[in-house]
Amino acid sequence: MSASSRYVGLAGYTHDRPPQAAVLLVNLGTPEAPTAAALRPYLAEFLSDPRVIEYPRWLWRAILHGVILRLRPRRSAHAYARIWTPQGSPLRTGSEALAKALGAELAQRRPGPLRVALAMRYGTPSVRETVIRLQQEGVRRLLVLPLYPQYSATSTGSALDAVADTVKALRWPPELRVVNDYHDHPGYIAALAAGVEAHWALHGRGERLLLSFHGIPRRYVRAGDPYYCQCQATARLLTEKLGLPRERVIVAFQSRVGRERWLEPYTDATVKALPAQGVKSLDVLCPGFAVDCLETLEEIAMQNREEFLTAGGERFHYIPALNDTPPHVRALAELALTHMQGWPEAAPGYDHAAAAARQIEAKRRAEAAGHDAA
Ligand SMILES: C=CC1=C(C)c2cc3[nH]c(cc4nc(cc5[nH]c(cc1n2)c(C)c5CCC(=O)O)C(CCC(=O)O)=C4C)c(C)c3C=C
Ligand SMILES: [Fe+2]
Ligand SMILES: [Fe+2]
Repeated sequence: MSASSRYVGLAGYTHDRPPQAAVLLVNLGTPEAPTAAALRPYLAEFLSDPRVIEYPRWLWRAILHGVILRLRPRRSAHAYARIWTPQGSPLRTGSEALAKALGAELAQRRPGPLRVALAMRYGTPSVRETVIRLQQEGVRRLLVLPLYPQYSATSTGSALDAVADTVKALRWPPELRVVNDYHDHPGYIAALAAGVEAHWALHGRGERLLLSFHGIPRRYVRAGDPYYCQCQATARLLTEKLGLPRERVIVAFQSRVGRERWLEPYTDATVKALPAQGVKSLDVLCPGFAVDCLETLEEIAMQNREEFLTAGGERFHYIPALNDTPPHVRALAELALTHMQGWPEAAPGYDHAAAAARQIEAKRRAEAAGHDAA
């Protein structure tokens, strides 16, 4: 049987594999190396995404290729070089560790039929290659879980675009479900609180807790993006969970790119202004980043730290992202299982061996009847 050129499909595979469900974690993606040569294709893909940059296409193409891709790769490569490890980019290794830990957690709760895969929105492994591989391995039900607790069209929306584009190319797409956001999930809030409390137990408390979220242009929020509200809700729930008075907690937005107004207050300006207001000791948490990356390790823990100390601050502590810590893994497992309710593979007590045996029997009968794989 020859494959169609238009749609991706695999003849006969449903007979050969026991049915499976999978959780597809999607993170942003990261360059292959901390070099300008590796940054250029990464930034070109990222910044050509119409979900990320909502400008007229012709105008943006001119700015992107005329200015940004000439200057930014070298600057960004320098920043990446400061956080790169022998194993590679922290975003990649952290996301892989999280996927592995979630796989182990789900395997313990539902032995057999649940798998976890990781894809990147930009760069590799792409959403497309990962979904096709899962399908080839027998996955018929797919839960898409973008690693962005707060929904934004620029992050979550774009990850869903990549899934939709992939599904469009499949002859027989898997059954799909999607986690839109988990900004108020009790397990996520509890995991954040546990991380802060563990940090305090080791290092003591700062005078303020700064919650820094990745920024987006204000224009997008005005147009209906719920991101700002979800960040504020996460901050409020975390503040309550920690039992902190509101005045102790500051919400700010980091990583602005370009000249237009983004969500305010800006993290860097806030950090620089605090010492003059009498705040000399600061804890910073970035609740919107599931794993540590350039934006937390370099921008916050290096750049903003230096800025705070230069401005007269005395103690600056960055509290790590949730990464593959057990409370985070448990929260994501609960989130995933809630979203997979009704799928037989996710039901407690599902008998994977029996399902596989049924599959083999179906294949035997199909072959005996002479209608296997046409
Ligand atoms: C220019 C527009 C950008 C928007 C809008 C934006 C939103 C956004 N980003 C994240 C998460 C991450 N962004 C990261 C890096 C990064 N972000 C932008 C630009 C926008 N992001 C750029 C150009 C870069 C690359 C680095 C640089 O050149 O500065 C990362 C880290 C990636 C890594 O490799 O470590 C993450 C994570 C979210 C959640 C978001 C909207 C809510
Ligand atoms: Fe970003
Ligand atoms: Fe940045």
